[in-house]
Amino acid sequence: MKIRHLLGIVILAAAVVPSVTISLMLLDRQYKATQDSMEQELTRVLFSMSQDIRFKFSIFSTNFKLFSSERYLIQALDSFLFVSNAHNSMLQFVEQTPLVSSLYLLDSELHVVDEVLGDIPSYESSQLLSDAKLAVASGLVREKQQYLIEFDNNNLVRPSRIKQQLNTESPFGAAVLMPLYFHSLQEGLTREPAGYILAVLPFDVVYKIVADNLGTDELIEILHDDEIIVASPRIKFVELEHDDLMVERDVLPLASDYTSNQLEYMLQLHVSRSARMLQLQESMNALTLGIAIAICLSVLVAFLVANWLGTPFKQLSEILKRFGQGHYSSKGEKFKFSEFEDVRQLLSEMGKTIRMQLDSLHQKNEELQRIDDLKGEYLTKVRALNEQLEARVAEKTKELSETAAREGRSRQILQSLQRLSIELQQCGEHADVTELCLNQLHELFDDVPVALLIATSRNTERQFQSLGLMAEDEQWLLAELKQRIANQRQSLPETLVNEGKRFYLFDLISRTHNFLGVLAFQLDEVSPQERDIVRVFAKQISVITETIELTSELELAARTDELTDLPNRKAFNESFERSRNILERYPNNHVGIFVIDANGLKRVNDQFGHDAGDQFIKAIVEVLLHSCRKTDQLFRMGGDEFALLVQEGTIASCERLMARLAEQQDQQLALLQQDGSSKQIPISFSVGYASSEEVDVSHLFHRADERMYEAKDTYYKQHPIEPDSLSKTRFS
Ligand SMILES: Nc1nc2c(ncn2[C@@H]2O[C@H](COP(=O)(O)OP(=O)(O)OP(=O)(O)O)[C@@H](O)[C@H]2O)c(=O)[nH]1
Repeated sequence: MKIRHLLGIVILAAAVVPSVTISLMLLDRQYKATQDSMEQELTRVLFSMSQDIRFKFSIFSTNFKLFSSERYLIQALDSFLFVSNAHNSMLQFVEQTPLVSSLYLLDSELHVVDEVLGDIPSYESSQLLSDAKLAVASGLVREKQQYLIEFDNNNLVRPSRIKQQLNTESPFGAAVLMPLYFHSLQEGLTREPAGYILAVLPFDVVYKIVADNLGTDELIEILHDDEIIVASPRIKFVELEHDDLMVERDVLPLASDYTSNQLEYMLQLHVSRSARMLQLQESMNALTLGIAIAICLSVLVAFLVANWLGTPFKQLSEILKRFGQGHYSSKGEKFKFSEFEDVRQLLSEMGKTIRMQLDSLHQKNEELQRIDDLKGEYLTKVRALNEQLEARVAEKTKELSETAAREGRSRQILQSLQRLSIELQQCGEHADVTELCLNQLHELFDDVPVALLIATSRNTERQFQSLGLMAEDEQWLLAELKQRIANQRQSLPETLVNEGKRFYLFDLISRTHNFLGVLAFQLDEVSPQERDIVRVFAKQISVITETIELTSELELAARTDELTDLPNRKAFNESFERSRNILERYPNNHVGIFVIDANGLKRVNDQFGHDAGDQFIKAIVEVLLHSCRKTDQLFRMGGDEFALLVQEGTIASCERLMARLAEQQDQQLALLQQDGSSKQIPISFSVGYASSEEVDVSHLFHRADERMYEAKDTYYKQHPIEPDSLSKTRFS
């Protein structure tokens, strides 16, 4: 907002607001005062009208009393000769009394004797006569007292002198009845009136008293019991046209000192408010015009003052604007206000200072620009150098990360190999080796499907396991390997392909160049490094497979008799221990032990040589194996002694085996003698057995051994040995 405009508004407000406020207050006060005075004036006017009527009625009443003493009236009642005189008097009274329209001279029966401006037939037939008779009969009409009777009869109030002027045509009127007496001497005594004088007062005439004084905007009504008796003729139209009438009421009693009763009416004055307020409106219009002129003048003055005051502001604003745009010169006309002039001079000083500073800044800026250009050149060089450095760093980083990756991979492989070799040491079975190797390789080569087949010379079952291979690929690979191993044992291809899937094969070869098995990877391609790693693993697996193989062979040899291939005493002890453990857990099971010793081995050795002795031992083994069941285990305990471990060896089953062995005794074995001839010798052996059903298991072998010796004794008793041969046999 501009300060000029603000100044204009302030000045305008300061000039207009008080004047408008004061004017409005004055108008309001004037309006209220006018309304109050109007109401007071109405009250006053109404009161004066009421007073006027009462005063005029009072004059009439006084005159009427005086007139009732007129002797012609009494005389006319007494003699018709005086009627004309009375008539003249009555006519004179009517003419002199404006309120009265007609007069009736009545006899004691209230019948008309004479009348002035009256209408006898109307009177005779009117309610007025009845009301008058009733009043007389009731004693309401008293001597020297006027009695007022209200009536409503159009004929009685017409023709009227005044009516023609008024055009009111009210049928209402008041009749004043006064008794007349013959002699005044009879005053004070009770006597009957000789007649009556009746004056008719039309309300039109009463209205006339006030109508002359009514203003053009004033209307009057006379009411009796809220019924309009007489009213201004215009009142009907006014009521229809205007709804802004002001109404003032006052009671109008019709009575005097000479009346015995009074009639009470209501005088109602109507005034048009708008007509009354017209003046006020005119003054208000004048005032409004005055205010409007004052406002216009105020606006003009405000504009001129604001312009006068605002011009320096505008000039100052322009100087400041130019100052803001960089034009620091503030030369020009001097300001009319000293404060503004001070500001202008201050700005001029500031402009000089700023110009000096700007010049200095400009110089510095040029220097800075030069430095900046140099800096730009250096920066370009530094950036190029930096880029070279970054490239070299990236190259080195890449090399380092590759080396680190390689080292990490090598470390991982080494750790894996180390772990594998440690864990492999603990493996006693090919199955363990296979599983361990597969897991290790699968982990090392990021979940590549891998399979391992171990096919040693002794392992006829062939150990095959895979990890991550699909079932159909696994089946295909196993079948393919089996077939190829069977056909060309040591020359497997490097890869096999099945439905687009490539399998890399790595042979497992022992140190003695025996084929031990195959390691297979499902891979699209194998790098030379990976190939080397796998070969190391394959070597590791080969070594451990070979070790397991050799160990198992050694273990077997330790438990096998070389001559007969039967398990030896060591194997017997282990098997018997196992049987003992089973018996401890299952007491209802039974085991039987047979101890068998060849008869006459020494003699065979002696007679036929050691090889024949071996033959003899093998023949006994054959006989024994032929007699026992597959579940029975035969052991060579040493020399010519054997043990037979019988599972489920109850006494009964042992006896049956014993019988079968007995049947096999003395089969003939042909042995070659030193002279080249052969000789049949009997294959004989002594047997003793014991069953856990009868003997405690700890004494089982001992018991069987005892029985074997018993049987041997029996045998030798039956087959005594020749002395020379005996000496050779028993005591050699
Ligand atoms: N040929 C041969 N002889 C053996 C073998 N083991 C032990 N001998 C010999 O067998 C002979 C066993 O002698 P003995 O214990 O008297 O056997 P025997 O002659 O059958 O007499 P009894 O056992 O008492 O019935 C010994 O001379 C042993 O040297 C072997 O593996 N082969």
